[in-house]
Amino acid sequence: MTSLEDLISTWAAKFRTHPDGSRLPAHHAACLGCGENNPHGHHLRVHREGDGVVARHTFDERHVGAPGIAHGGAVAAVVDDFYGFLLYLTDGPAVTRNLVLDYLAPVLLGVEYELRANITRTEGRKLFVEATMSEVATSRRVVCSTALFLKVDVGHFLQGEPTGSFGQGSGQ
Ligand SMILES: CCCCCCCCCCCCCCCC(=O)SCCNC(=O)CCNC(=O)[C@H](O)C(C)(C)COP(=O)(O)OP(=O)(O)OC[C@H]1O[C@@H](n2cnc3c(N)ncnc32)[C@H](O)[C@@H]1OP(=O)(O)O
Repeated sequence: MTSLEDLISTWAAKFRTHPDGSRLPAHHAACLGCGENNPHGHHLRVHREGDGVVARHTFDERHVGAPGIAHGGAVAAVVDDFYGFLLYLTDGPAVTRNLVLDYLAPVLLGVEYELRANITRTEGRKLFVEATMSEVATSRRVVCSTALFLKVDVGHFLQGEPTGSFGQGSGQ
């Protein structure tokens, strides 16, 4: 298993210039939102678009709340992780301090949605961000969100103990 220290150095290398249109790297291979090796994960694939990020995503039976409808917590997990890709357009890591979602309409299983997010302003350590999720076929907006991320130093990530499949794979 890769050590946490190795992972942190891998993460640090991801904070580089990412050309407009390029796919952004996963946070790590086991990440619930974007890790390729997490069987329970959402496997988000996120691209830079200008000063923002964009992704397409379809929820499935693993994320069911009411029949045929995605669980609100699963939707929040995707939005939260999606915001985590905006960090690659900044100079270093930050974590979610505050996350607000307006569920405008049910998010349906098996339906493709487009997510978009951008940074609205920065104040010292604070990154204020916003996101939307809309049905691809109809452009109908189903979620809008704001969040506050706070920049942290590497020590923040040394508070946890890596377990299980954490660290397997590159997460690139
Ligand atoms: C090189 C290594 C690379 C590693 C690269 C890793 C990649 C990274 C990706 C990981 C994957 C991403 C996935 C998605 C993102 C997650 O899911 S992150 C996980 C969920 N979030 C967490 O676990 C964070 C838990 N919370 C904490 O650890 C601490 O609260 C924090 C966030 C570190 C902040 O602690 P703190 O520094 O003590 O904060 P505090 O002094 O209370 O507040 C700081 C400022 O914010 C203000 N503030 C606080 N709350 C609010 C609010 N709600 N509204 C307005 N202002 C507020 C305060 O008033 C204060 O303002 P100032 O007085 O400074 O002006």
